[in-house]
This record gives sequence, C-alpha cells and structure tokens, in this order.
Amino acid sequence: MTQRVAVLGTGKIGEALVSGLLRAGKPPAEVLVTARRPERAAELRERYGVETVDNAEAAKAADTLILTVKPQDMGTLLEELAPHVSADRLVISGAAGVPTAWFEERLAPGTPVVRVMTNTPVLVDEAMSVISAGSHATEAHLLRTEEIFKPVGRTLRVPESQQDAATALSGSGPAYFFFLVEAMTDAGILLGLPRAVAAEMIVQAAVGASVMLRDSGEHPVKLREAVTSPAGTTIAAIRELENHGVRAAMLSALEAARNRSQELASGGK
Ligand SMILES: NC(=O)C1=CN([C@@H]2O[C@H](COP(=O)(O)OP(=O)(O)OC[C@H]3O[C@@H](n4cnc5c(N)ncnc54)[C@H](O)[C@@H]3O)[C@@H](O)[C@H]2O)C=CC1
Ligand SMILES: O=C(O)[C@@H]1CCC=N1
Repeated sequence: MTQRVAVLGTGKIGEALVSGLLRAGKPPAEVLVTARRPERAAELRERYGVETVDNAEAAKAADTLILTVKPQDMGTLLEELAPHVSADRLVISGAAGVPTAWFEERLAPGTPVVRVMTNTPVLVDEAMSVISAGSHATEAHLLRTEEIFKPVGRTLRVPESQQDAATALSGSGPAYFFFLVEAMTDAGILLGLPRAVAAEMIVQAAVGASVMLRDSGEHPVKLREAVTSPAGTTIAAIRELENHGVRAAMLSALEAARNRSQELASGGK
C-alpha cells in the first residue's frame, strides 16, 4: 500500500474512493480529504475518521493526490494546487475529458500524472476503472494507481487515446442501464403491473442478465437468442426495438458522449 493518499474534491466519486480505501484496510490516518464546504468536511471526518485539510496542505502531506472535482472546476483547483505539488507526487485525475498533458502543463516539470475513468458502481465494489499513464508516469505509478482502484472493482489499462471512448462506454455506462430499467418499469405500468412489482421484476432481470454476461463467457447474441423462441414473445418485442432504431440510437448516444468528453479536454464549460 502507498503511504498517504489525499482525495481532493470529495463528492460522490471521491467519497466512494475514500470508503473503498478504508474497506481495503488503509488506516484512516493515511487518508486525507479536501472539500469546498466546511459542513461537507465535517461530514466526511465524522463518517470516516479521516483528516480534512485544504488543497495546499494535501499537496504537501500526501504522496498521491486523487483529483475528483468536475472537469469545469479543474482549472481553479490546479491554480490553487500546482504551486504546492512537488514532482515526486503522483497526481491521479478522475475527471472526464481532461488529458494528462493538460495537468503536465500546469504542474512542476516531470510530475507523474495518471488519468482514470471509473464509474458509480465504485460504491458497491463493482466499478470499472480505466487507467492511462501520462508522459512521466512509470509502471510503478500505474501499479500504485491500480492498488487504489482494485479494491473497488476491476481495472483496465488503455492508451490515453481511448479514454474519451472509455468515458462514453464505461464512465457513463451505468446511466444507460438505469435509463433502460426506468423505461422498462414504465412499460410494466403500461401493462397494468403495480410499480413496485414491475421494478422488482426488472431489477432482477437486469441482475440475472448481468451475471450471465459476466460469468458465462457467451456472446450477448447467443444469450439473447436463447431467450428468443420461434413465434414467441421476445421476437415480437425485438421487432419493435429494431423498428424504433434502438441500436442506431445507442451508436449515436455513445458517439455524443465521446464527443462531449473531447469537448471537456480544456477543463471545458
Ligand atoms: N458521477 C460519475 O458517474 C462519474 C464521475 N466522474 C468524474 O469524477 C469527477 C467527480 O464527479 P462527481 O463525484 O460526480 O462530482 P461531485 O460534484 O459529486 O463532486 C465534486 C466535488 O468537488 C468539490 N470541489 C470542487 N472544487 C473544489 C475545490 N477547488 N476544492 C475542493 N473541493 C472542490 C465539490 O464541492 C464537490 O463536492 C468529475 O470530474 C467526473 O467527470 C468519473 C466517472 C463517473
Ligand atoms: O457525465 C459525466 O460527465 C460523468 C463522467 C462519466 C460519468 N459521469
């Protein structure tokens, strides 16, 4: 395990990481957090027993700095932070869109930067954290990053050129499944089921399908075909999904998410 880790901008993702670090056995004394609002800092102190500091103190006291503010807040954070970060620190950015080069331009020459795109299943130790090295990050820095993210799910290394696509597929990915579950639950209402009953059915179908996808090793087409009986119910539904262009909508949606990630490259608005 690394020495001291600081999470800067401890919102949803930052808090989930703090909780994961502690569950993985890191002593609270080795975890520092920063928050913009004092009430939020107090909440984190009480909930996790970690020390809350300001951003400059975090830079001085921790070996690894994990930046989990929104891309739009990254510019302000770096202005405040950069003068205090020495080049022996590892800087990990969890922000969508912002490339490692953007950080390298603002930090002391040679500072190692790693970019990570995780997702909200980090809350239940089922995240996918997609990791890319900046130009000064070594194998040891990547291993240190994996040590932090492995307790909260899986990790995958990709070239940074694939990070915007990873953000569209994996970072935003859970939202598409939630959207689908929401729409399918509404369909249950349309068919006359009580909402709670519809929700229970759909959530269990989603869990069952997810476990089959992950554990069977089968291609999704095979799994779908096994549900689709000749002249049966499933094919009647599939025809409607195809008629309404759901597959094409998915391609366009993920392309839009990828494009938005690219727009965020400059800590974008
Ligand atoms: N929500 C998601 O599903 C995912 C988000 N991300 C990325 O993670 C980052 C955080 O996202 P969320 O946790 O959803 O946002 P959030 O809004 O819950 O958390 C960001 C936190 O940073 C704090 N903050 C902003 N500027 C600060 C500063 N200068 N000093 C200290 N604290 C500051 C805010 O007060 C807030 O609590 C974003 O960059 C986002 O692109 C990545 C993967 C998934
Ligand atoms: O919507 C967003 O910008 C963030 C990044 C990936 C998931 N949520």
